[in-house]
Amino acid sequence: MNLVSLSLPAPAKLNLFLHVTGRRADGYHTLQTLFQFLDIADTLDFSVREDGQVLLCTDLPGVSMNDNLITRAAHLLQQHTNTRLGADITLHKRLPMGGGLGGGSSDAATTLVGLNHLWQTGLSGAELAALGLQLGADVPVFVLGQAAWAEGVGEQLTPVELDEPWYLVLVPDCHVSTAEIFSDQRLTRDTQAITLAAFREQGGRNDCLPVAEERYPAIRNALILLNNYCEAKMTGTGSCVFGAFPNEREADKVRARLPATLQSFVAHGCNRSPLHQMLNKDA
Ligand SMILES: C[C@](O)(CO)[C@H](O)COP(=O)(O)OP(=O)(O)OC[C@H]1O[C@@H](n2ccc(N)nc2=O)[C@H](O)[C@@H]1O
Ligand SMILES: Nc1ncnc2c1ncn2[C@@H]1O[C@H](COP(=O)(O)OP(=O)(O)OP(=O)(O)O)[C@@H](O)[C@H]1O
Repeated sequence: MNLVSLSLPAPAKLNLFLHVTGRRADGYHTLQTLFQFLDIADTLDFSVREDGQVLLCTDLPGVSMNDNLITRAAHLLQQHTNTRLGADITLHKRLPMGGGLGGGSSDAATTLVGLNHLWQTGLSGAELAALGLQLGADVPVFVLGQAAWAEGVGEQLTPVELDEPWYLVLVPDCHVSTAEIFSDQRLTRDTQAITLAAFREQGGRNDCLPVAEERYPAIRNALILLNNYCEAKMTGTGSCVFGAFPNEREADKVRARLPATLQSFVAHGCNRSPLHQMLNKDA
């Protein structure tokens, strides 16, 4: 029997480090980063429509329907496969926007993977990742669904197995635009490329952090606060700041000491994306 509806997670990611190694002629930056997923996610509900329309039934403040990465992903897949099918899509947004957790990119990836399933359009993971890259540099890793070492603009992915700690994530009260950080004059763009082995030995840093904390005092304050308890890092171009703990209890203990006015959450790091965990369970 053909499936007519599906409910799927669109999880968050963390960049465990982020080196900016250069800038391409088209203005995009070349990076080295390590992606790991979190078990916190938006949820997307999909129902097939026979009339070919794509309707996003949820309004996202500040994002028009046509700009929403979910609608754009659905239209891209339709155009690429010439399917006559459409979909009603409902988004349950949980991930903070402009937080460096990749929520928009993850929504786009879940749309590509979910509709490819429902519409039976039969694209491979590699084909979906290539389509996703047209929507954003972070989309391919969410399509792949495996923690990965990334190069290029984030699309050259090598799957890796990492420790899976619990993370305490602080959500500073500011919305960071990725383009704004990458276009800042002060961003250093010449970090020497390293190997995964070198990262495992010496660690890495986030080259976007000095610019982000200069522009947003709320990020600096969150880093100072979390550094009292663990090594605090920033994901992507910010704003979220995170630290790793060996278990949920330790992370919760620190969270309980934070000011109540600061938004935060505890989540488990996972090498397999919750999206792929769910799809494989149902397979
Ligand atoms: C910083 C990261 O989150 C690390 O994972 C990603 O590289 C950002 O990926 P993303 O949010 O999917 O970004 P995109 O939507 O592709 O790009 C937003 C804007 O950021 C800048 N940008 C982004 C990625 C990149 N490697 N170099 C860039 O210069 C470009 O000006 C681009 O117009
Ligand atoms: N479905 C969506 N969910 C969130 N943001 C969306 C979506 N569609 C479009 N956007 C736009 O994308 C911008 C970035 O949102 P997102 O939540 O992905 O930020 P982010 O976590 O900082 O991403 P990244 O780490 O990939 O830069 C939003 O400010 C919004 O304008």
